[in-house]
Amino acid sequence: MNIRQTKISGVVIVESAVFKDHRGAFSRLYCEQELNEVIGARRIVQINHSHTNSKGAVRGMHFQHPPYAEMKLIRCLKGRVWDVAVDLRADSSTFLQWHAEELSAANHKMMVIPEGCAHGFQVLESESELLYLHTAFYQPSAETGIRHDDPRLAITWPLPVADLSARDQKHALITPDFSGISL
Ligand SMILES: Cc1cn([C@H]2C[C@H](O)[C@@H](COP(=O)(O)OP(=O)(O)O[C@H]3O[C@H](C)C(=O)[C@H](O)[C@H]3O)O2)c(=O)[nH]c1=O
Repeated sequence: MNIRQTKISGVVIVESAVFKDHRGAFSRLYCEQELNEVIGARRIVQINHSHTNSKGAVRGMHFQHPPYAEMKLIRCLKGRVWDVAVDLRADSSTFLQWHAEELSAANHKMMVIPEGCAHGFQVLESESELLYLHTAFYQPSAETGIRHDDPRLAITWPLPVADLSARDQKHALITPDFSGISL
């Protein structure tokens, strides 16, 4: 598994070797040993799966506040998505910056999003499916979100945005005095 850094510390792209033959393809999705430099002493405690129907749909931008802050490892199992991480860490040199990566069933890439970053994605092909590996349990009281279209972030979305949940439509805009998340 090849680990590629991004401009945001802790946001990395894991590229897995894909073994293809006449039957199809095989690739490793997760390996505690190969990802030790990324995962450290964290444990995967919850694995989620989403299926999104419509091209252009956006889910996010979500994160959990400490002490339930989590690392997420995101892999596309079907279709293609524009996966986005936003740095909300108070002490980060890339505070409020974002990184996006195209994840697809075909490219086998996984995006790792560390604690203190928000996560969201846009579906680039209908009927896309994502797998999420989490290092903290879902804690509704600690989970919140920021707007996918917050002008302070200016996230680029490849397609016209569609199909937002009622909750994702109502996230608050980042205020000028927002100093970030302290982990
Ligand atoms: C995360 C989670 C959610 N839920 C329930 C809560 C809602 O009733 C329902 C859907 O949750 P939500 O609308 O928050 O799901 P998405 O908007 O698809 O959020 C997902 O996509 C964005 C991009 C993410 O980063 C989140 O981690 C991921 O949950 O599942 C659970 O029961 N357990 C869970 O672990």
